[in-house]
Amino acid sequence: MSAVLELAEATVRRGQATLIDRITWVVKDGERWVVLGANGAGKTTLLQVAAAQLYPTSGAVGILGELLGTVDVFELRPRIGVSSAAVAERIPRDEKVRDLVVSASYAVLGRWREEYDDVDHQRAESLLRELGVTHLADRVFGTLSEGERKRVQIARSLMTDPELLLLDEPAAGLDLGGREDLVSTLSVLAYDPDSPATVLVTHHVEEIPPGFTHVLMLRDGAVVDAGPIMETLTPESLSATFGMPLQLEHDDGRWAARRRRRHVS
Ligand SMILES: Nc1ncnc2c1ncn2[C@@H]1O[C@H](COP(=O)(O)OP(=O)(O)OP(=O)(O)O)[C@@H](O)[C@H]1O
Repeated sequence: MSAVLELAEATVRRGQATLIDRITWVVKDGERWVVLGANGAGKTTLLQVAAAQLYPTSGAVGILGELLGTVDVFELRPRIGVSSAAVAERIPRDEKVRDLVVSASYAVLGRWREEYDDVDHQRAESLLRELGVTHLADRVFGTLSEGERKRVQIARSLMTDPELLLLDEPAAGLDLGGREDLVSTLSVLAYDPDSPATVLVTHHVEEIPPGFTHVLMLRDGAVVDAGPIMETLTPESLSATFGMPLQLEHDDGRWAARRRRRHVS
């Protein structure tokens, strides 16, 4: 398996603040990673580095075999699918869902064209179907619910057939049913051997889709633990990540956590 993403002692500083601190991390082809951490732990910063949107202040970052800083990021970025709140904010509210998905490959290049080939349209249709939103194809993005927007965004991020897929809090803002539906869809993607190497950022273990293979746990910009999920995600590592005593359950591929109850004598 070759490395899709490789960080060596990567650090990002802004003034006095250290956003991520000497992170060493390797994501290989076929792996599905969860990045877990509290608010402010550095998850979004890490994802921006992985997306070739942010350069480390020190350390080295390799993405898809290219060393960040020595490669034209405008050639690299179309090979990376990104779904995040920051990307969603840039989507025009009056854009039709079908057009939004089909135009993705040109949008990441900062280009636009009026006509697309049949094969582009067929791919967009098939992704909308895979994400369960075919019925929304003729709606405009601005009128969709939060859950519908998340699905359309993921379809769009897959349109370029990326080699690395980055999902920043895909279930944020969804109700319970919406979260469960999305977790199921992401689980299908995770188990699909044709899916790209994937990194999913979340605050909640309940949002980890079955099929995710690895976890990286962050606290104050530094790695608490990282590795295969079944060995690494434990009550101890989770408690260290969130700075409180937590108990953790794993049942039928899903995770659940809550504060450990105090013993009353
Ligand atoms: N430009 C900046 N200057 C100083 N500090 C910053 C800057 N940008 C981000 N930070 C801080 O860096 C830390 C990490 O931010 P980041 O957005 O990566 O965390 P996060 O884990 O994604 O948080 P959340 O879960 O709340 O989205 C936070 O404490 C944030 O306030």
